[in-house]
Amino acid sequence: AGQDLAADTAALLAFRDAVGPRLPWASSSSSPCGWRGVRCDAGGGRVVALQLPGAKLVGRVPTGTVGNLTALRTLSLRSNALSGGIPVDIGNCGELRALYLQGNQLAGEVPEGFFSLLLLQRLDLSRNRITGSISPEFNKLRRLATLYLENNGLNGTLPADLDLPKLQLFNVSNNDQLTGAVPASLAGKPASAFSGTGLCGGPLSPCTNTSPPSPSPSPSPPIPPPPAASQDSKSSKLSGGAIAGIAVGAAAALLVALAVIVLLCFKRGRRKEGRPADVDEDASPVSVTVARTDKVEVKRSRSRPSQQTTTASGAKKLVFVGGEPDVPYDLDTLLHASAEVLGKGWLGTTYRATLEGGAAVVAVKRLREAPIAEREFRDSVAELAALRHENLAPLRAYFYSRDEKLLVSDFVGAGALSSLLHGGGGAVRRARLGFTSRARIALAAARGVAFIHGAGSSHGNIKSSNIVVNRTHDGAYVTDHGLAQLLGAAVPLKRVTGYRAPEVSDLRRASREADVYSFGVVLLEMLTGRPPANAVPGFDGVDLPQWVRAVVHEEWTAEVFDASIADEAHAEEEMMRLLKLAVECTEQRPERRPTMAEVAARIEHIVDTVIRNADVDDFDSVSQ
Ligand SMILES: Nc1ncnc2c1ncn2[C@@H]1O[C@H](COP(=O)(O)OP(=O)(O)OP(=O)(O)O)[C@@H](O)[C@H]1O
Repeated sequence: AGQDLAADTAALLAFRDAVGPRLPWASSSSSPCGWRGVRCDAGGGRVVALQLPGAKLVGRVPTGTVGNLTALRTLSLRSNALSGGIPVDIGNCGELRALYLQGNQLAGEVPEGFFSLLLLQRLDLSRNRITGSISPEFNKLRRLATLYLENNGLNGTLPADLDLPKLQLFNVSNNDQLTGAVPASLAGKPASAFSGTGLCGGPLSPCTNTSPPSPSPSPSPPIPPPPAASQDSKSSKLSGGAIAGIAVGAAAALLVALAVIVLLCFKRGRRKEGRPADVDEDASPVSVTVARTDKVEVKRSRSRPSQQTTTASGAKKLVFVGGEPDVPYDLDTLLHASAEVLGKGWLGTTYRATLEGGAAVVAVKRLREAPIAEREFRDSVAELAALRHENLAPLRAYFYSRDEKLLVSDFVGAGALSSLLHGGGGAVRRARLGFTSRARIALAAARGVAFIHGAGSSHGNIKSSNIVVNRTHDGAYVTDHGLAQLLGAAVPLKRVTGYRAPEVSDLRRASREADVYSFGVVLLEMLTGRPPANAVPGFDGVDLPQWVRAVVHEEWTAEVFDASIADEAHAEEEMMRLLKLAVECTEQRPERRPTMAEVAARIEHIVDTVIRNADVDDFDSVSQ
């Protein structure tokens, strides 16, 4: 074994000389087992893992380097600047279980030797410049569970008889020269796994030509349209530059009057003048009749915070909870405000409304129809409004009528966490959120939820679209707490997404433990950059807790991180800690999950450490 370790050491040093001149490996030390990124077996006899993500490796990996580390089980060189081909002698590493080379500039074809890696379970070659076709030899890799080949220059057809019995995660998207039919064994994979290719069939549109596709380059069929968003999901049609607005023409007719309020979409910032402004062509007009059967008070309410929801004449009015705002407004002002749709969820639709005269910018949530008595509604809202915390969006007012229920909160922050992570949030663009930002946002949200729990309530609907990130991307506000319980009966359970804890069968009774589970899913989402199942239209999502657990079990944990934080070497240890916490939060058994207070305390510790380490050079400071 001594001889083998010496050979491993020599191979590592040759590797360093070729591509990693900055690697802090001391050639003088007799054993490489303590070197950064190097792990040996228990007896210290052989090198079993080489993990150097984002380690500024540059250039071609020559043969006689990693190819000589014949006891390697894990090799991760992802997120570097490696170029040239995949070393042809990689096939010597017959013990390899996990191979991560994504995010480099590796070119050329997958070498033949690859197909002797019979124990390989995880293979990620995505985001390189790999060419050639996908060989039928892949069928030899019977244990392969992950095969990521997206964003390369692969061409030709997929082998029709491709059949990998263990395959769970697969992606060949954005290889625009791939043509032909999706093999039968992959027909159940999501369409997104094949987008940006010329493939057809399976989850894509059917192939028009049933004859075997010709290997010569042919014009690619158009990219299939993304799956249609369900009616209640956030529609991207409402986003882009299109701005919707609420405007109301209250028209009282005869006697006990019926007031008709029309909500129309119009361009953001465009001031209403006398009548609803012109409808922008790209903003779908929404015309909603509010409170047909209720009289609407359009004069400013002078009532102090009260439980009066009607005026002397019996008309409905806006009720402020916790005191009137500095510049008071009434329902009329609210409904005449220029507004844009922020999103549409299963609890209702939320608008951002800028009140005339700049009195305030508020978020107005039109709740979905739910059979709820006024008294119950009023009492619940008063309870929700009483919860004030710097990490909760403050609820200011409500409107209740039989047909229409509105909740008004201060408009806060720079956009939902979901939009910053995945895009698709209208004016809110996907943002570059580093790990420190993510950890701080998580901390703020955890504190908000812990506060709700401390007050004896639960949130009931924790997800990344209900966490609004502040403008400096280092804090957050939790929104929509308690609404799931308020409206839960009206929502079919199957509509609730991958955030729901397994034991929750009645949304009105979502427990604190269930909140912790949902929060854990949000943490996983922040760390992996992946939305959970059914959470974001256009993304298929995965069962995040299940996926991450499989990953942790197989000891390739570092590979789950979102590409945009994975390179932050100085924070890897803290990322691992946050991941571990997320996994604990998503325990199947509720009693095994930590409390929200503990979650907040542990994230606080992670944030402190990562901030302390951030000052130090991100590469040389990594502790092993
Ligand atoms: N007070 C607020 N300030 C700023 N943005 C807010 C506020 N309240 C909600 N939002 C944002 O408005 C968007 C739409 O919210 P909404 O709650 O209607 O939809 P959702 O969260 O997708 O679904 P659900 O109805 O299940 O909560 C969200 O992205 C949310 O971040």
